[in-house]
Amino acid sequence: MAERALVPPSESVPRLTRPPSPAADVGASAALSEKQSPLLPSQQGGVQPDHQNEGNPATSQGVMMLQLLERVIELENWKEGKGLIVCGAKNTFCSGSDLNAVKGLGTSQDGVELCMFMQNTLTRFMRLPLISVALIQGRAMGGGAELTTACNFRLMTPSSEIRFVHKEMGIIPSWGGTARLTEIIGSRQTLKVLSGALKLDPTVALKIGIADEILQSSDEDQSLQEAQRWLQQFISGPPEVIRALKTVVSSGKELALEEALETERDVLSTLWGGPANLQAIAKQIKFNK
Ligand SMILES: CCCC(=O)SCCNC(=O)CCNC(=O)[C@H](O)C(C)(C)COP(=O)(O)OP(=O)(O)OC[C@H]1O[C@@H](n2cnc3c(N)ncnc32)[C@H](O)[C@@H]1OP(=O)(O)O
Repeated sequence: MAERALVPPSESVPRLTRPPSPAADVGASAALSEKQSPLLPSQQGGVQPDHQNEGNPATSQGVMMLQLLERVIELENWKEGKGLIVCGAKNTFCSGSDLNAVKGLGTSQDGVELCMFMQNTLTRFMRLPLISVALIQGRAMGGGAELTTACNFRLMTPSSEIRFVHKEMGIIPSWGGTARLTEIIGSRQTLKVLSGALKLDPTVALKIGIADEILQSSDEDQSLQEAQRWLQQFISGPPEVIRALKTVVSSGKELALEEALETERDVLSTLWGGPANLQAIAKQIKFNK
């Protein structure tokens, strides 16, 4: 029982393996795109359900989840990308699972299938070689709160709130959210946040370390601009370098030390003596400016 609880079924989440040939991943990097690609999985309008499914909440939720997976696959194929911002619509980041759809998914098997699908999608998202930011405007509830933890960073507006409401629903965060939150804020804080179903306003969220920054504005457009400026400081530079950094940080987090070190060597070999490296050496950059 303990082992089953701690070790997810192997088919649910792909294992992170060392990239066989990292060079192939940065092939199209000359485009130097600094574009951020918003992903909009909000329950309240970010990803619109297919019109054929209107009136059937369970099917509409399934369509939205498939759309989320499709966006992740698009991002996996975005070879010159460096960063992205995930935001919602209509001033709600994401209010989680569709409560109407959940009524039609009442068996334990339904819950596990949903959980495996979302664990898989969000793990693939988390492993993208892109620096990701969750821009939390308004509320991030339930599965929406879990989604924020799949991003590298979380920015909140003054009026936003994160809440893992799962306990109140008689469940636990199981879209990978418990594992990721523990990694972000540690097990003691995670236990408090989940068992208290705490409302995390920006001040509390910053204090416990789930939020990285509180933005100035709660306005939808202005806070997006602030988030873009915030992200820019981490993604300026050649895509192959930024993507390589994200790749080695992911492997450092997920792999055993030997494998992580091997990944660092492999990834370095794609950069050392490459254009960005040679250019920097030629310029004789000084870092004490
Ligand atoms: C399996 C993973 C775990 C989960 O994700 S379980 C779901 C957890 N999420 C929730 O419990 C959120 C429940 N919703 C709320 O607390 C509030 O609606 C929320 C998000 C704070 C927004 O509050 P307000 O700004 O006052 O807006 P409101 O309540 O009037 O909502 C606007 C319309 O949206 C609907 N809505 C919001 N969240 C929903 C949801 N998760 N599933 C289904 N419908 C949802 C809400 O019913 C309302 O619809 P309508 O306009 O009355 O037709």
